[in-house]
Amino acid sequence: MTTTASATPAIQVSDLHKYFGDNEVLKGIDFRVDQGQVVCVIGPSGSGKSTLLRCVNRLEEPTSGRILVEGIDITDPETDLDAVRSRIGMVFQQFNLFPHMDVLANLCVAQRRVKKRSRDEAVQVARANLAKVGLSEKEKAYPAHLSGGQQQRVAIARALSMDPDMMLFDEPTSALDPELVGDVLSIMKDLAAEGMTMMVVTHEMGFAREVGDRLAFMDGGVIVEEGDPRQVLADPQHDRTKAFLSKVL
Ligand SMILES: Nc1ncnc2c1ncn2[C@@H]1O[C@H](COP(=O)(O)OP(=O)(O)OP(=O)(O)O)[C@@H](O)[C@H]1O
Repeated sequence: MTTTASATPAIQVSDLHKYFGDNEVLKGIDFRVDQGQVVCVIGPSGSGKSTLLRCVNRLEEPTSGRILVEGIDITDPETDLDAVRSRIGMVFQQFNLFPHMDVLANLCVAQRRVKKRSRDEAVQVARANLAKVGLSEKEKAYPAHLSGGQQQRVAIARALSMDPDMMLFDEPTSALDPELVGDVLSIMKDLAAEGMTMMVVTHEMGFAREVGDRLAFMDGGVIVEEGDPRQVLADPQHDRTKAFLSKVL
């Protein structure tokens, strides 16, 4: 976690609109994540949080607006999206591990295909990242034999094995039993302490308060309020933020 802003933001979103059919899900979003920052996004179900995050690595195509990732315009059709995506690690609510591969293979496959690493090199990187998430002894296990918390830790290790410049987390603990949430959050906290740039869609207000550099509250496809997480959570300025927080805190 750092408060130092770099000249080129990691992520810069300007006037972003996204429609699904007639449904305008993002209504002119301006949003920024500086290098080394942890920015948390909270808000009610259906407010557009996941869609915003998914637009940032172009899992969704914006309808209009501009998104720069490390200064590169990913809304420009000329941009090599794969090259930009390879700098972004993504962690989903449902882990998205390959069920027919063991843990080590899960961590190696994209390294081999995208990074063109040799098998030995990929295994070495995978093992270092498995150690980081405390799962070295599980390299031969299949996802179905791991707890949800362990699967999510493997998913984080897999993303880290691609040496990303930044990590996007889409409700990474929402599918976990409560007793497993802390393990995943503590790994995310360690990553933040190492200076990883992170955008985190979450319902974990404690994490946002403790680890976040900024907090954005979304409702109805707009960012209603944004600021220091401790300040927003303790003293929200907008009625919609107050109403939401009164239900979840
Ligand atoms: N692929 C899609 N096709 C059509 N509508 C979609 C699609 N993805 C999302 N939506 C709609 O967009 C709106 C915003 O969804 P989104 O998942 O971004 O919200 P969210 O704030 O992340 O909600 P949650 O906290 O429940 O995940 C919802 O009305 C949802 O139904």
